[in-house]
Amino acid sequence: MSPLPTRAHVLETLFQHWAPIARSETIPTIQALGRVPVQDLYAQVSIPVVRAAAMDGVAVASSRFCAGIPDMSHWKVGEDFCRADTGDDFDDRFDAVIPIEQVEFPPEGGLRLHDISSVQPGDRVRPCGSTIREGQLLVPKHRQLRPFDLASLAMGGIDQVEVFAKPKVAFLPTGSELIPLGAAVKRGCNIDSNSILAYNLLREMGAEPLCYPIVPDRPENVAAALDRALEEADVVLLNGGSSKGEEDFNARLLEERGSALFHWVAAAPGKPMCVALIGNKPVINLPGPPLAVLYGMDWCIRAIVHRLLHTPLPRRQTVPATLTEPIQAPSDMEILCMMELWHTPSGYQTKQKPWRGGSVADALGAGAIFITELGRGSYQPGETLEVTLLRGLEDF
Ligand SMILES: Nc1nc2c(c(=O)[nH]1)N[C@H]1C(S)=C(S)[C@@H](COP(=O)(O)OP(=O)(O)OC[C@H]3O[C@@H](n4cnc5c(N)ncnc54)[C@H](O)[C@@H]3O)O[C@H]1N2
Ligand code: MOO
Repeated sequence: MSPLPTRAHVLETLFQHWAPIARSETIPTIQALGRVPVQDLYAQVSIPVVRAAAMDGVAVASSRFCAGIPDMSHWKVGEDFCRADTGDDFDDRFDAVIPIEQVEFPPEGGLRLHDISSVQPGDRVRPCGSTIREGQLLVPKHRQLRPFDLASLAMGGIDQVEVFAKPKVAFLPTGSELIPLGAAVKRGCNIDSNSILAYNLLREMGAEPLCYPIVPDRPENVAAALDRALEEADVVLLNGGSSKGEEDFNARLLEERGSALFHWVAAAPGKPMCVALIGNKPVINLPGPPLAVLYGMDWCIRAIVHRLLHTPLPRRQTVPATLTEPIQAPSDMEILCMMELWHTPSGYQTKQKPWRGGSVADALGAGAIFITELGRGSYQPGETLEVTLLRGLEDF
């Protein structure tokens, strides 16, 4: 039997066959946190427009200080000087600011200065465009917007930004055994927790999740739900029914509707995954088990969403950790291992949470993951593994 396609090969092939059509929208700058601009963004204004005081003080004409500090006992506010505080614009007759700490206002009138020997043009004055200059590049395109970027856009007078629309990703839970969260759990039922997982992972990725009601395992119901999702979404995730059971016809449905590029991949949990294109939309049949959804969302759907958003895949923090118990995995698969991680005086230690036969809920609580290398089935205690954190380091 020929080896199953790897995650890298699946993505490479999908990206060769799929021509992503990214939609864009224009939104108020204040709401653009985390969004991705379509174009480079340049300042539309200069600030200060002319100039501004750089300190609280009095603005004066430096020309009157050419021969040193003049007699200022008769100086009048508004004529010979004016008050100008940090950030203030001031009259064009003046071109320098003297800090208020060095100025006295004697009761008999005029000004007296101390601890100052000269006043030069531009002293303590911020020139035009020193806060922001018209035409200055503020944020390059395709860079996710942070609060700081939004402030710099606002400073540059940009009140609307064209960003890539959040990719709409439909999630269709299929399975007659499924019940929605909140319904009474009876024998043979399983709670549709994958919708909760997918909804929140998609939001974290910057996508707009469209969660559909549970579809019973009947081909005509699944086909109808798929048609609707294809109309409404950019990417469709059909969950469950991917393997060899009586009701596992979802992969076949994808083959009938479009071109299925792959069914079965060298990545588990979730190896019966089916990756298809229907009318240039990626449609993925994610296997039903929750850890298969977690893994498939992580390596495949995240890559698709970032392709639509024109952003690189975020890199997660990793730490080296010493393995304390063996990992036994098939060598022809990239296995997602849910890891326990803890800190000791000699460094981080790690062990795999049981993956077949263990509690799924316990696995979902893992603080880190490790993906086995193709061609390497087992890992021995004492080996150092680079594990990827699913929580902040402060939690370990
Ligand atoms: N005879 C064989 N059996 C299985 C094989 C195989 O090769 N031969 N493959 C196994 C592998 S590997 C996987 S992975 C699963 C794939 O299962 P399906 O995609 O067909 O999924 P279902 O049968 O619909 O469900 C499996 C399991 O997951 C639960 N599930 C489904 N949807 C949800 C949801 N939305 N929320 C929570 N849990 C969900 C479902 O209730 C089942 O317990 O097949 C193996 N079997
Ligand atoms: O891919 Mo399945 O989860 O290997 O059991």
